[in-house]
Amino acid sequence: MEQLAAAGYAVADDILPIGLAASLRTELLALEAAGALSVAGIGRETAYRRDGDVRRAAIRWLDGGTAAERELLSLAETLRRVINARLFLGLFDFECNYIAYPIGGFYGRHLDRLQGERNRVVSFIAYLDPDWTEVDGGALRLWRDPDDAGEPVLTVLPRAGRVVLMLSEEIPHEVLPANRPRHAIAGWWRINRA
Ligand SMILES: O=C(O)CCC(=O)C(=O)O
Ligand SMILES: [Fe+2]
Repeated sequence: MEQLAAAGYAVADDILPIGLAASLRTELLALEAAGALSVAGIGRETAYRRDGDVRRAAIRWLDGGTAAERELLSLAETLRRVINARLFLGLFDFECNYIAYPIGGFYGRHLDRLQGERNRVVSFIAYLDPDWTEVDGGALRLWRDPDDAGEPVLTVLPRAGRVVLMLSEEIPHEVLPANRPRHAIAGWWRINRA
Protein backbone atom coordinates (compact mmCIF):
# COMPACT_ATOMS: atom_id res chain seq x y z
CA MET A 1 0.00 0.00 0.00
CA GLU A 2 2.90 2.36 0.74
CA GLN A 3 4.45 1.66 -2.68
CA LEU A 4 1.12 2.14 -4.42
CA ALA A 5 0.47 5.43 -2.61
CA ALA A 6 3.96 6.79 -3.26
CA ALA A 7 4.65 5.67 -6.85
CA GLY A 8 1.29 4.69 -8.30
CA TYR A 9 2.41 1.08 -8.67
CA ALA A 10 3.48 -1.75 -6.42
CA VAL A 11 4.80 -5.29 -6.80
CA ALA A 12 4.54 -7.93 -4.11
CA ASP A 13 5.30 -11.63 -3.98
CA ASP A 14 3.23 -14.22 -2.19
CA ILE A 15 0.04 -12.16 -2.15
CA LEU A 16 -1.54 -14.81 -4.31
CA PRO A 17 -0.96 -18.11 -2.45
CA ILE A 18 1.15 -20.40 -4.62
CA GLY A 19 -1.44 -23.21 -4.40
CA LEU A 20 -4.15 -20.87 -5.65
CA ALA A 21 -1.92 -19.73 -8.52
CA ALA A 22 -1.43 -23.39 -9.47
CA SER A 23 -5.19 -24.13 -9.34
CA LEU A 24 -6.04 -21.08 -11.44
CA ARG A 25 -3.36 -22.02 -13.94
CA THR A 26 -4.75 -25.56 -14.24
CA GLU A 27 -8.22 -24.14 -14.84
CA LEU A 28 -6.94 -21.66 -17.42
CA LEU A 29 -5.06 -24.43 -19.26
CA ALA A 30 -8.27 -26.49 -19.34
CA LEU A 31 -10.27 -23.53 -20.71
CA GLU A 32 -7.60 -23.00 -23.33
CA ALA A 33 -7.60 -26.69 -24.31
CA ALA A 34 -11.40 -26.61 -24.57
CA GLY A 35 -11.26 -23.63 -26.93
CA ALA A 36 -13.12 -21.50 -24.37
CA LEU A 37 -10.88 -18.43 -24.65
CA SER A 38 -11.49 -15.62 -27.09
CA VAL A 39 -8.74 -13.90 -28.97
CA ALA A 40 -8.70 -10.32 -27.73
CA GLY A 41 -11.35 -9.06 -30.16
CA ILE A 42 -11.10 -6.38 -32.79
CA GLY A 43 -13.93 -4.23 -31.34
CA ARG A 44 -12.54 -4.42 -27.88
CA GLU A 45 -9.07 -3.96 -29.24
CA THR A 46 -10.15 -0.74 -30.94
CA ALA A 47 -11.51 0.54 -27.65
CA TYR A 48 -8.15 -0.14 -26.04
CA ARG A 49 -6.15 1.47 -28.80
CA ARG A 50 -5.38 4.74 -27.09
CA ASP A 51 -1.63 4.63 -27.13
CA GLY A 52 -1.31 2.69 -30.36
CA ASP A 53 -1.28 -0.54 -28.41
CA VAL A 54 -1.74 -3.99 -29.78
CA ARG A 55 -1.91 -7.31 -28.11
CA ARG A 56 -1.55 -10.94 -28.95
CA ALA A 57 -3.31 -12.98 -26.30
CA ALA A 58 -6.58 -14.69 -25.51
CA ILE A 59 -8.87 -13.89 -22.61
CA ARG A 60 -11.88 -15.07 -20.70
CA TRP A 61 -13.82 -13.23 -18.02
CA LEU A 62 -13.62 -14.83 -14.63
CA ASP A 63 -16.93 -15.01 -12.81
CA GLY A 64 -16.46 -17.02 -9.64
CA GLY A 65 -17.72 -20.26 -11.12
CA THR A 66 -15.14 -22.44 -9.38
CA ALA A 67 -13.72 -22.60 -5.85
CA ALA A 68 -10.38 -21.20 -7.05
CA GLU A 69 -12.09 -18.28 -8.82
CA ARG A 70 -14.11 -17.50 -5.70
CA GLU A 71 -10.93 -17.55 -3.65
CA LEU A 72 -9.33 -15.09 -6.07
CA LEU A 73 -12.36 -12.79 -5.94
CA SER A 74 -12.30 -12.94 -2.16
CA LEU A 75 -8.62 -11.96 -2.18
CA ALA A 76 -9.50 -9.06 -4.50
CA GLU A 77 -12.21 -7.98 -2.08
CA THR A 78 -9.72 -7.96 0.79
CA LEU A 79 -7.34 -5.86 -1.31
CA ARG A 80 -10.18 -3.49 -2.23
CA ARG A 81 -10.86 -2.77 1.43
CA VAL A 82 -7.18 -2.30 2.26
CA ILE A 83 -6.64 0.04 -0.72
CA ASN A 84 -9.71 2.09 0.17
CA ALA A 85 -8.61 2.33 3.80
CA ARG A 86 -5.12 3.52 2.85
CA LEU A 87 -5.67 5.54 -0.34
CA PHE A 88 -9.30 6.69 0.02
CA LEU A 89 -10.05 5.79 -3.59
CA GLY A 90 -13.63 4.67 -3.08
CA LEU A 91 -13.10 1.52 -5.12
CA PHE A 92 -16.49 0.00 -5.69
CA ASP A 93 -16.36 -3.22 -7.65
CA PHE A 94 -13.98 -5.53 -9.46
CA GLU A 95 -13.89 -7.23 -12.85
CA CYS A 96 -11.15 -9.53 -14.05
CA ASN A 97 -10.13 -11.85 -16.84
CA TYR A 98 -7.76 -14.70 -17.44
CA ILE A 99 -5.11 -13.97 -20.05
CA ALA A 100 -3.19 -16.60 -22.00
CA TYR A 101 -0.30 -15.40 -24.15
CA PRO A 102 0.98 -17.88 -26.71
CA ILE A 103 4.68 -18.14 -27.49
CA GLY A 104 5.37 -14.77 -29.11
CA GLY A 105 2.38 -13.22 -27.34
CA PHE A 106 2.74 -9.65 -26.11
CA TYR A 107 0.81 -6.54 -25.17
CA GLY A 108 2.13 -3.18 -26.39
CA ARG A 109 2.37 -0.11 -24.20
CA HIS A 110 -1.05 1.02 -23.00
CA LEU A 111 -3.11 2.43 -20.17
CA ASP A 112 -5.91 0.30 -18.78
CA ARG A 113 -8.76 2.77 -19.17
CA LEU A 114 -11.31 2.01 -21.85
CA GLN A 115 -11.77 4.74 -24.41
CA GLY A 116 -14.53 7.15 -23.44
CA GLU A 117 -14.74 5.75 -19.92
CA ARG A 118 -12.94 6.72 -16.78
CA ASN A 119 -14.02 4.06 -14.41
CA ARG A 120 -11.01 1.80 -14.04
CA VAL A 121 -9.01 3.16 -11.15
CA VAL A 122 -6.66 0.47 -9.90
CA SER A 123 -5.35 -2.44 -11.96
CA PHE A 124 -4.46 -5.85 -10.56
CA ILE A 125 -2.26 -8.40 -12.32
CA ALA A 126 -1.48 -11.81 -10.84
CA TYR A 127 0.92 -14.28 -12.40
CA LEU A 128 0.35 -18.00 -12.59
CA ASP A 129 3.45 -19.62 -14.15
CA PRO A 130 6.07 -21.18 -11.88
CA ASP A 131 9.82 -21.00 -12.49
CA TRP A 132 9.72 -18.04 -14.85
CA THR A 133 13.20 -16.70 -15.61
CA GLU A 134 14.64 -13.91 -17.72
CA VAL A 135 15.21 -16.18 -20.75
CA ASP A 136 11.44 -16.81 -20.85
CA GLY A 137 10.87 -13.18 -21.91
CA GLY A 138 7.38 -11.82 -21.28
CA ALA A 139 8.47 -9.21 -18.75
CA LEU A 140 6.01 -6.53 -17.70
CA ARG A 141 7.51 -3.05 -18.02
CA LEU A 142 6.08 0.05 -16.35
CA TRP A 143 6.57 3.77 -16.89
CA ARG A 144 6.17 6.55 -14.36
CA ASP A 145 3.30 8.42 -16.01
CA PRO A 146 1.57 8.81 -19.39
CA ASP A 147 4.13 11.38 -20.59
CA ASP A 148 7.16 9.30 -19.65
CA ALA A 149 8.93 8.53 -22.93
CA GLY A 150 12.14 7.32 -21.28
CA GLU A 151 13.26 3.97 -20.03
CA PRO A 152 10.77 1.95 -17.99
CA VAL A 153 10.96 2.54 -14.23
CA LEU A 154 10.35 -1.09 -13.46
CA THR A 155 10.64 -4.48 -15.16
CA VAL A 156 8.77 -7.36 -13.57
CA LEU A 157 9.14 -11.05 -14.36
CA PRO A 158 5.76 -12.82 -14.36
CA ARG A 159 6.45 -15.36 -11.61
CA ALA A 160 3.66 -17.36 -10.00
CA GLY A 161 2.33 -15.69 -6.84
CA ARG A 162 3.53 -12.23 -7.81
CA VAL A 163 0.95 -9.46 -7.87
CA VAL A 164 1.24 -6.02 -9.48
CA LEU A 165 -1.06 -3.13 -8.58
CA MET A 166 -1.10 0.16 -10.45
CA LEU A 167 -3.21 3.24 -10.99
CA SER A 168 -5.04 2.38 -14.21
CA GLU A 169 -5.05 5.86 -15.73
CA GLU A 170 -1.55 6.85 -14.67
CA ILE A 171 0.84 3.99 -15.31
CA PRO A 172 1.59 2.96 -18.90
CA HIS A 173 2.80 -0.62 -19.20
CA GLU A 174 3.64 -3.28 -21.75
CA VAL A 175 4.28 -7.00 -21.94
CA LEU A 176 7.35 -8.03 -23.94
CA PRO A 177 7.02 -11.06 -26.24
CA ALA A 178 6.94 -14.28 -24.24
CA ASN A 179 9.21 -17.19 -25.15
CA ARG A 180 6.91 -19.70 -23.45
CA PRO A 181 3.15 -19.71 -22.93
CA ARG A 182 2.35 -17.08 -20.30
CA HIS A 183 -0.65 -17.11 -17.98
CA ALA A 184 -2.00 -14.29 -15.87
CA ILE A 185 -5.11 -12.74 -14.41
CA ALA A 186 -5.73 -9.05 -14.94
CA GLY A 187 -8.45 -7.17 -13.11
CA TRP A 188 -9.66 -3.67 -12.40
CA TRP A 189 -11.35 -2.01 -9.50
CA ARG A 190 -13.83 0.60 -10.56
CA ILE A 191 -15.50 3.46 -8.85
CA ASN A 192 -19.19 4.18 -9.10
CA ARG A 193 -19.31 7.42 -11.08
CA ALA A 194 -23.01 7.28 -11.77
O1 LIG B 1 -0.11 -9.72 -18.63
C1 LIG B 1 0.35 -8.72 -18.07
O2 LIG B 1 1.39 -8.74 -17.42
C2 LIG B 1 -0.37 -7.39 -18.21
C3 LIG B 1 -1.77 -7.47 -18.75
C4 LIG B 1 -2.35 -6.11 -19.00
O3 LIG B 1 -1.67 -5.12 -19.00
C5 LIG B 1 -3.80 -5.95 -19.25
O4 LIG B 1 -4.52 -6.95 -19.38
O5 LIG B 1 -4.26 -4.79 -19.31
FE1 LIG C 1 -2.83 -3.41 -18.93
